[in-house]
Amino acid sequence: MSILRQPLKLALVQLATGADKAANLARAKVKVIEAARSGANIVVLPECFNSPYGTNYFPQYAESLSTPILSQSFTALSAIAKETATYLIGGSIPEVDTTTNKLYNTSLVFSPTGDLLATHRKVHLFDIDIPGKIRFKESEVLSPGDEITIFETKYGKIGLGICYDIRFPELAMTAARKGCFAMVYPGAFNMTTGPLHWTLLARSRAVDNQIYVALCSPARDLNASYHAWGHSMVVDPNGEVMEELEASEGIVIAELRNERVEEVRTGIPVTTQRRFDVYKNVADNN
Ligand SMILES: O=C(O)CCC(=O)C(=O)O
Repeated sequence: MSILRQPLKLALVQLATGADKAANLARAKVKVIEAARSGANIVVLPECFNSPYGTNYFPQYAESLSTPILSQSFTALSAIAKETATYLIGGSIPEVDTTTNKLYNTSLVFSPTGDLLATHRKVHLFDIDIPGKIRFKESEVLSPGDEITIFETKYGKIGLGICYDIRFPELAMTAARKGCFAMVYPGAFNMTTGPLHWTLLARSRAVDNQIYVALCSPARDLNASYHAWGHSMVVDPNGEVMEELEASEGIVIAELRNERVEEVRTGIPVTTQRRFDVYKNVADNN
C-alpha cells in the first residue's frame, strides 16, 4: 500500500532566532521563500522559532489562538504558507489559552492555501535535571497537550511531535500505525543531550517504524541563554541520515519517496511481524 502518494521535497529551516518576535517572523519568511524557490513542497520551522527558548520567556511571548487574526504568529505563518504555496509546519510558539490562563508549547500547520491544518500542543514536557549539566522544567510554566497529532496532505499523512515528544516511541508508533509516512519534530536539543541522543532518537524512531523522521532545530546562538544543538536532519525509513546541518543557520532539503518506504518494509518486514497478541497490554504495570 502506498503511504506516500507522490515524491515530495521536505525542507528544514534551521533558523537563526533572537529576542525580537517580529524579526524572527520576518526572517522565517525570507528562509521559507528560499526553501520554496529551491523546490520544497513542505517546509518546517524550529521549536520556539519566534522567541528565545526558556521558561521565563514563555509568558511574555505567548499568543492566544482563540481569535487567530489577533495572533501575530498565526497570521504571519498562514500568509507565508499561502505566498509560497507550501505546506508549512510552523515550528512551535508559546501559546496562552485565555480561558484557563494555561500556557502551551504549540505547533501550527498550514496548507498551501494558508488554511490551518493542525495544532499540536507538546504532549511530553521537557523536565530534566542532569546535575552540573542542565536543568530545565517546562512544567513549571507550561501545561501538556493531550493529543496525538496527525494531519493529511496531498502526499499522505504526517505525524507531528515537538522535541521531547521524540523520546516517547509510543507517539511515533501510533502515528505510523495510522498510516503516516513521516514524523516531524520541531526541536531544540541542547549541548548535553544533543550530542548524546539527537541522532540516536531520530534514527530510532525511523527504524522502529520504517518511516521518514525529520528534526528541525534553531541555529546555535552562543550569546543566547539556551544553546541549541542544531543538526537539523532528515532520516530515511531505514534509519539512515539523508541530510544534516551543522550548528549555524541553513536549510536542508530531502526528497521523500514511497519506493524507499516499500523497499525497506519488504526487506525487513517488521511492520507486518508485530505480535500485539504478546504485548497487547503494553500500558499495564504488572
Ligand atoms: O530531550 C531532550 O534531551 C531535549 C528536549 C528539549 O530540548 C525540548 O523538549 O525542548
